[in-house]
Amino acid sequence: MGASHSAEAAIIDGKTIASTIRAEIKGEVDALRAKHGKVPGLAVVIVGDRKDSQTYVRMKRKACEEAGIESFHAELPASASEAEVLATVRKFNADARVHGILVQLPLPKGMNEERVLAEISLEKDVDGFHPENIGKLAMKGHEPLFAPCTPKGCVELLKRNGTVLSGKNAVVVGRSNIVGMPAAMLLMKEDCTVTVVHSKTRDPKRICREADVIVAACGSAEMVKKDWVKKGAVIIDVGTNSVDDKTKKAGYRLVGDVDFAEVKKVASAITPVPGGVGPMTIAMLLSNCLDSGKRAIAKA
Ligand SMILES: Nc1nc(=O)c2c([nH]1)NC[C@@H]1CN(c3ccc(C(=O)N[C@@H](CCC(=O)O)C(=O)O)cc3)C=[N+]21
Ligand SMILES: [Mg+2]
Repeated sequence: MGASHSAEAAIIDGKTIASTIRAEIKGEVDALRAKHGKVPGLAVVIVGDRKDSQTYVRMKRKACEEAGIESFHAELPASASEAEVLATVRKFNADARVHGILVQLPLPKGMNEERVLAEISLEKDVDGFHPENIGKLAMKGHEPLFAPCTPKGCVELLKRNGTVLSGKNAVVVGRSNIVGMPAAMLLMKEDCTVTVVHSKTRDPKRICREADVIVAACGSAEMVKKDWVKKGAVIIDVGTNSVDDKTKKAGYRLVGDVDFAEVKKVASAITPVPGGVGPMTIAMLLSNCLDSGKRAIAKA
């Protein structure tokens, strides 16, 4: 061995891993079609005309199509009433061809997201946001019907990277209902020792420095710095922050919640943004739809 030379982190290629998973799902959808003449169906409800929401929804529909999952679509104007959104959800609850319902978040201001999400029937809650699914995620000896897609994608990336989780210190940065909190629950189910760092945490850097695994989901561009990270730690970056960049055609570029260029010098493995967790979120949505479709089609 010569002079101490530390290699840069391995890049965990979420895009490639997600496309492998999507191909596996397609195989199972083909098998369902051959055996039962039925395929899983996903309904996406979008309210309003946010550009980012429309992009995500387009990606989800395309992913469904490629996997052979039937996709249904309801688009309501931003001026729609909550009652109209609830009625749309109920329509899909009653439609036997639909095995998963996703209401794209965020909903327009003034709409009660909790009430809308709670209307989705438990068996079709492929986002895993229903309070009963979240509750079961938090309980030992219980399994939710569906785990939320982004946190599930994070754990799947760690597993497919070969990261052993049992007994490891995992720090989750952020405590949102859709990522941070359920990610903490899932990592606990993997026997990690989990700490959640949030906006009121004193000295988050000191806590992150103890982590073997960091899941960064604080929604703040490049907040996790090199001196927050222990040498050899594995970093999962959930952030998708757009920052102005006039050199890009779109006028912006995506950056994560981690200072990628610096952190990769000390981490052993790290997910990029884009091309990390994002594509896995969609792959896990298809996986949840497939599970739901299998359950319903086997029963019919
Ligand atoms: N009910 C609901 N369920 C969701 O799962 C949900 C939602 N609402 N609202 C918005 C967030 C965001 N989200 C993403 C999905 C894919 C990428 C993704 O594939 N991103 C690409 C880049 C895409 C680009 O270039 O813009 C990547 O990271 O490589 C990102 C973000 C799902 N969400
Ligand atoms: Mg968060």
